[in-house]
Amino acid sequence: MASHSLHLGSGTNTSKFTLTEKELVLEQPANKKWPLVRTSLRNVLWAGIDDGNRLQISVLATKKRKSPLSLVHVAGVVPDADIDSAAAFTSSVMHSAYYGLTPRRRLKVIVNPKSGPGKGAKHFRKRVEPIFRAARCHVAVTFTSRARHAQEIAQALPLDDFDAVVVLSGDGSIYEVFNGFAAHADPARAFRMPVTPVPTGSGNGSSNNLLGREAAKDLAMAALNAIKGHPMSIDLVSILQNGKRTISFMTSCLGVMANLDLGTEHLRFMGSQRFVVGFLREVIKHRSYPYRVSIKVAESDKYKMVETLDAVRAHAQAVHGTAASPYNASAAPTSKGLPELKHIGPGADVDGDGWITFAKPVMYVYAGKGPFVSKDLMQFPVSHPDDGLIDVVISERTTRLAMIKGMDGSERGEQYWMDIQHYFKAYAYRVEPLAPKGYLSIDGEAYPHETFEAEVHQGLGTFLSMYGHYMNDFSLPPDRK
Ligand SMILES: Nc1ncnc2c1ncn2[C@@H]1O[C@H](COP(=O)(O)OP(=O)(O)OP(=O)(O)O)[C@@H](O)[C@H]1O
Repeated sequence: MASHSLHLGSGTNTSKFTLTEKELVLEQPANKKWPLVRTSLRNVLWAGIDDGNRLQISVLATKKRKSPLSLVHVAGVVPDADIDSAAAFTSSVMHSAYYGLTPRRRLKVIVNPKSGPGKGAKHFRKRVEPIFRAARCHVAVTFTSRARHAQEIAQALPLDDFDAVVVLSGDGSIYEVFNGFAAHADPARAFRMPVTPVPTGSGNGSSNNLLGREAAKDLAMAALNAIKGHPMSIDLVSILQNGKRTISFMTSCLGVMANLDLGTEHLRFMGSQRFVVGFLREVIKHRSYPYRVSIKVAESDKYKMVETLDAVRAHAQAVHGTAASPYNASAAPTSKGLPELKHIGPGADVDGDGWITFAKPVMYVYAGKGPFVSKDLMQFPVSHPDDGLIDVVISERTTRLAMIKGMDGSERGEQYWMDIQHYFKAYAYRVEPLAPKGYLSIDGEAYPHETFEAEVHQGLGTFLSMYGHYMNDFSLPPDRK
């Protein structure tokens, strides 16, 4: 029987626990630090009775609305007379807190101790692991000891043993995990294993996309997503270069934006500030870069892309975590191996129907899935997780002053409206560098600065999300609403 309140003790020190439709309220007058906790059911990690009579409740909660989530434990011996009511109450709490989810997830945790400012291991031990333990998750952790280690782990991952892969890193290690899945004995099934980032790198674009810019500052929110997020299908992108096929989940860039990523590796200790320093260096150099870019275009009207944003998200949110979600609707994968390439590869005709070509010196070419590429740059404000399209931006050269001004508001995606930014939604694209020197960065990895092709695979990969869509605010300018 559902039970919605529990009183333990007597007199002024009576502890009262109340379960409402949306919240768990813990009133403990004797608890000096947390006499009153009111937290959303999403933040409830565990409630139960251990050893026959020990009440255990663990939640994440804040004292002030904007402060980071703290881990709060309630523990105490339940008198014999109250054990049945305590058991009924905790079971109601667990039922409500994990509605549509399975508690005690089995998590494969990969920690890159070298990512960003190098605090991944410390953050795991101090902030993340205690939350997983409080939620009674089964945690199998590996600290990566070298580049490509995350890829090896993903490639050999026993898929039946885990419910999700948690990656404490920046975006580079997530790239490795998806490429490990591509090389797995059963890639189609491997790609349905949910991956979820905990941001300890420099850019952390994927965490910003899944949690939102503010929430991504709080490692507890990322840990909570690993426990409470539902699988969300995401598009992955095949990159073909010199006959080699790799998988990208996030961005490809050339020109200024590649220089400020790959050209600032030595400034890793600065965290995300390294990208600002890199950008200022590019402003001083003020160069343009020649490419031939061919795009199989699905949409090129910036206003239309923004107009559909809210409706697409509302639908995604409504079906997220239900049988109708794209993740469940596609059911178990039927084909083994990677999807066939339809638009690129030998015999592809980039001058054919639906393709456009752009060939002149530009400031940068940037293609990506997910709005944020770092916390300070919302490069693709109208990106959707699984629309089957990649957003491609070609930015023409502009004055130094306009480059600096373009930085202002970039965390809100305001550069999107600049006339020099040509924005496309694409099924596939191809870039041919017309000058030998330069950088090509794919998900932050250095690739040869040579011709490559890219094609999107709708819903191939899986993230965990508590929302069903990316978490960025973006809308039409006031004069067009
Ligand atoms: N123990 C290690 N020693 C050296 N390099 C490692 C180790 N473990 C992982 N790596 C490499 O570190 C690289 C960068 O990691 P990651 O992307 O996680 O951090 P980041 O580059 O700081 O963040 P972001 O991608 O968000 O900018 C990865 O490509 C991975 O191969």
